[in-house]
Amino acid sequence: MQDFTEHNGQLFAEQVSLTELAEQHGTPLYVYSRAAFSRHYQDYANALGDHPGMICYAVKANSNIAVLNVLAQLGAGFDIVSEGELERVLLAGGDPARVVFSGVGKTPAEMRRALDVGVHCFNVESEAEVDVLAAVAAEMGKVARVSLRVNPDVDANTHPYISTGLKENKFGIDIAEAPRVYAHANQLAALQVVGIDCHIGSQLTELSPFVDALDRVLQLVDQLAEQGITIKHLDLGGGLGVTYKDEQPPAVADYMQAIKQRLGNRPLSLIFEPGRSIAANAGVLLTKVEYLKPTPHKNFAIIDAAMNDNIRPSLYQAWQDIRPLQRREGDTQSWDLVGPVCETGDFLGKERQLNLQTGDFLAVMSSGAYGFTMSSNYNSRPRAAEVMVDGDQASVVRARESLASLTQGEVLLSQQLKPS
Ligand SMILES: Cc1ncc(COP(=O)(O)O)c(C=O)c1O
Ligand SMILES: N[C@@H](CCCC[NH3+])C(=O)O
Repeated sequence: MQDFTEHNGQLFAEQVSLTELAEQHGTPLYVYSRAAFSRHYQDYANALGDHPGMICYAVKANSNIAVLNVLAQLGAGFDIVSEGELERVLLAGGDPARVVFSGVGKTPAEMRRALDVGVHCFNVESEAEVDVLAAVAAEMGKVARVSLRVNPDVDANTHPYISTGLKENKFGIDIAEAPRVYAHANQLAALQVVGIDCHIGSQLTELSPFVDALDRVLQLVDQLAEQGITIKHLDLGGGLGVTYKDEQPPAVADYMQAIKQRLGNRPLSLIFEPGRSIAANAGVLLTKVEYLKPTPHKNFAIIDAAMNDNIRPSLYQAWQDIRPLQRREGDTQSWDLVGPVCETGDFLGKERQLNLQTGDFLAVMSSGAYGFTMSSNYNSRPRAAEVMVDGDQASVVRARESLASLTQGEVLLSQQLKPS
């Protein structure tokens, strides 16, 4: 977390005081570090080195256009799961030829747009999708490059909601079925089989599930070769974990090294789809203490950020560090940090030792991934603003939503029902 550091008891994003940002732009406020995004991407690019392949940042982790633009300028590719994400990548100056299109439910309209702009590859997740994509491509007179996303039935040892590579998960094609589906895809003129895709889950903190999955994928590569189908690339998905508290995920270089080593002499290029490991520790969420509410059972600090701003604690019992922007001397107490939303599950942290006063600013650390992108307007709350810091400069990269924008497009039905 070297980009969000404390000097004289004050928290900074690079060289900018977070208290000043909170005062200037209001809270809740997402703050990103350009240096952190760049360094985390560069770690992957350097680890891949001159091995042929691409680092396709998973847009779902943080899809702010300025963030995508920083990565596009560094030469990143992108992993998208919707037409909306594709449009963001294009607006950010991303190269469509470096885009892979994942997701279990691509619509024909989304396929058409992706074929129009010329994405690198579709990661196809079911046999039914193989046929729909072939029909769409044929209708357009195009050939779609495809990988099949295989489900290797490997336990990623992560939270059940973010585990994706088990038989009971909706993702991918059972690896035992894959040879048959590949044979089918391979004889369709509108498809060109180019790769195998595999993503087993998110926030993995061990190498072994990645390696186990890769071993199964490599067996499939060899089996397909016997069937006369040549695989050019492996897309090994994302999933490398980060440190939120005391987790010790493998370093990117070690992870990549372990993978390269297992390829043997197979001439396979490599695609990776990291999201969290690039974005999480490149952002924080700033919030203000609105009310202190000590009770005989618990002390509640009611803050102005809520589950609609960051749903991870409510949804996955995720733990993110919460730190004061300005440290104060004196005794700490245990506080539950809860938002204003009318849900018991609306909390950002529980039982945190802090010395708090009303009006204090706090930072929810490690909020750069799956923070803003999973935020909502629940309780008709406008979504937070986003700011990007670059050295001693800070720019608003998304304005706070206005109350007016929350009702735009809605229709007052009673007017239509009025008797004339
Ligand atoms: C297909 C796919 N690729 C990439 C990612 C990014 O994963 P992570 O943010 O864990 O790196 C995900 C999310 O888990 C995903 O579903
Ligand atoms: N949203 C999840 C990760 C989901 C990964 C998407 N496949 C999280 O915050 O941990």
